[in-house]
Amino acid sequence: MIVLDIEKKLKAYSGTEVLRIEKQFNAGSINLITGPSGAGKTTLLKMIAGVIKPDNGHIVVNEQTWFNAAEKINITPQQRRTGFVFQDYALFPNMTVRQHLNYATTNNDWIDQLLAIGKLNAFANHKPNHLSGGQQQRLAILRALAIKPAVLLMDEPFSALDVKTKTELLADLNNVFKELAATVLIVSHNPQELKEIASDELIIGEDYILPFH
Ligand SMILES: Nc1ncnc2c1ncn2[C@@H]1O[C@H](COP(=O)(O)OP(=O)(O)OP(=O)(O)O)[C@@H](O)[C@H]1O
Repeated sequence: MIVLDIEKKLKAYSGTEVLRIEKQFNAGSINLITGPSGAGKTTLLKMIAGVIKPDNGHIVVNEQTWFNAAEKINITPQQRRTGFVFQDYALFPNMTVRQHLNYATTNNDWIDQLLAIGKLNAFANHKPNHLSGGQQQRLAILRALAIKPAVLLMDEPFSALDVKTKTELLADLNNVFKELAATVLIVSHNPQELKEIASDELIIGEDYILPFH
């Protein structure tokens, strides 16, 4: 289970605002994160991953405190071991598809399983600049899964995929998520596509943004 009770000052277009989120996600659940552009969806994922520090509150994951402002606890991103799919993929230009996965795991059977899910077997020795946008995005997803994370954070992970590819991939991913018993948070501007697999939704709307005094 992920227990969030956090506050973060955001430097927004209209001045400084405070993002305040109090929410729990069940262990092993798949959850949608929605809300308008600039609401703080990416910032929320990064606070859970440990790359952005909240100003106040706490984050507790599977009964382990990852962050507690009052107790000055803030464990590192490496200790949190979340899987993260970045909006811009953040691939390594000099690594092939297989090297990306090999960097995260030495389990070759798992790598082959992932390549099959992402339909990237034939591209295992290609570097990112020889992949299409959709293939790059699938690689970003596979890399995040390679460490078999307990918490998977995905920022607009299907934006470059056509409907057929997305539907097939989602069915496979749903099985992998269950197999790993991962708690999954997916930011999406197109929540309809995930309605069938998601069990909960956090809408970061006006209720979550407070004026800063
Ligand atoms: N490290 C940070 N500290 C404070 N504010 C930040 C930080 N990073 C981003 N912001 C600000 O927080 C606001 C929310 O940004 P964020 O990227 O989280 O929005 P989003 O909901 O993911 O938007 P989009 O749907 O467009 O991707 C923006 O105004 C941004 O400038």
